Amino acid sequence: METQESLVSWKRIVIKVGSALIAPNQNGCSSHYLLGIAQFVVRCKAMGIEVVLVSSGSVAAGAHLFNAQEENTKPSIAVKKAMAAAGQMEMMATWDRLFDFPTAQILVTHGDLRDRERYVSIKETIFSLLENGILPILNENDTVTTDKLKVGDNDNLSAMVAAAADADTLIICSDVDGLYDSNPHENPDAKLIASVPDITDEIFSMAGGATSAVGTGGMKTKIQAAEKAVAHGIDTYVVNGFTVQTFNTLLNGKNPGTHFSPDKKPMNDHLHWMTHTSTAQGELVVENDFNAELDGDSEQLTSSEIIAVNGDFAVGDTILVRKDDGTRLAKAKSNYSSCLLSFITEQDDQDFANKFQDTTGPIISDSNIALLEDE
Ligand SMILES: Nc1ncnc2c1ncn2[C@@H]1O[C@H](COP(=O)(O)OP(=O)(O)O)[C@@H](O)[C@H]1O
Ligand SMILES: N[C@@H](CCC(=O)OP(=O)(O)O)C(=O)O
Repeated sequence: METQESLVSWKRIVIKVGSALIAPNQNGCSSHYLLGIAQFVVRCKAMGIEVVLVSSGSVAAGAHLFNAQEENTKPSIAVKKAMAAAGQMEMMATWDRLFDFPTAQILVTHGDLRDRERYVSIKETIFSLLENGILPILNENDTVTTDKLKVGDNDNLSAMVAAAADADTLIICSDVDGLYDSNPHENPDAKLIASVPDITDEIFSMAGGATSAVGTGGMKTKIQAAEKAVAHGIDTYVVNGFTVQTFNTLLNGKNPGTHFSPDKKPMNDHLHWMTHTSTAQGELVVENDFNAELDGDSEQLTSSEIIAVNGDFAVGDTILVRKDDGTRLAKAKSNYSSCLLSFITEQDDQDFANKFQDTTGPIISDSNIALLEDE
């Protein structure tokens, strides 16, 4: 492919496409809006920019295959999963037809992303596809998810993917021009917010849920996604995917919607994963006057300082370290199972507990801790 001159400095971008763009008429997957997005992908690639797609819409694309009764009433979870399974095929076939280079499907759950080994495997697959000129297209694996396993919305998923792919830019294509100071579908006087330098509570308070028949999460999950992405140093845009003008503006180096500025001091990949992708499987509760330095000295944490071990976690799981009063101190990888930690913290003989720890090693390690003191 001939390389074209670029007005943007992007090296690798993630484009998230919302359900309303995939199945605008709720009559199967339509290429109507996807064509403009595909042309944008092609132009980016021609400029030497690597692209990863996160495509919603499997449920919306598959809904028409179910009988009218299912379509008009709120479908059960089992039927929604079946819609996703069928719609995913239609959606991927549509995307694939729009490109003259190969595409690849990656279906993930939060259960995959929060497991470090599987996360690294997903990351390696994305890089390998990009190196070979293949377009990775991701979605949540809706058919196998449960409440415990799912991310639940593709905005947050796209931010996790952008971090995994080490992207510099995340573009969330939706059915509105960007973030407004209130939902524009409910308030005709709502004003577009062009730039968000900091994601504050006030910004969150502007965002409501989805109002369309097919969207999940609305603007709320887009702000959550932006919060995750900017913490990784990723420029984030929420834009209107209905119009090709959006993509021309972006390629001219301008902002057609809402731009969220990346943090000036982004987290490194591992800390970001622990803070924004991994979920704590349990917690260690320490005294309120606990004042040991967890930063750089976390390996000194002893069982005598732990007053409770909550939850059921295994060696290698992420845990939350918090004070008794609820103050969240850190997320960390536990080198002990909850069972073993409970056993040593319950020992009256402190010498035994200390000796045990001397032989078994630190409870948490400096290389696997993310401090939460700024939250
Ligand atoms: N402050 C806001 N600004 C813009 N849109 C908002 C706001 N609050 C709620 N929304 C809703 O968020 C919707 C976009 O999210 P969603 O329906 O989940 O779409 P998508 O499928 O693109 O993820 C808008 O159509 C709108 O109804
Ligand atoms: N994984 C779901 C999409 C969930 C979702 O977040 O939808 P959307 O709000 O349209 O981005 C699907 O493929 O239908």
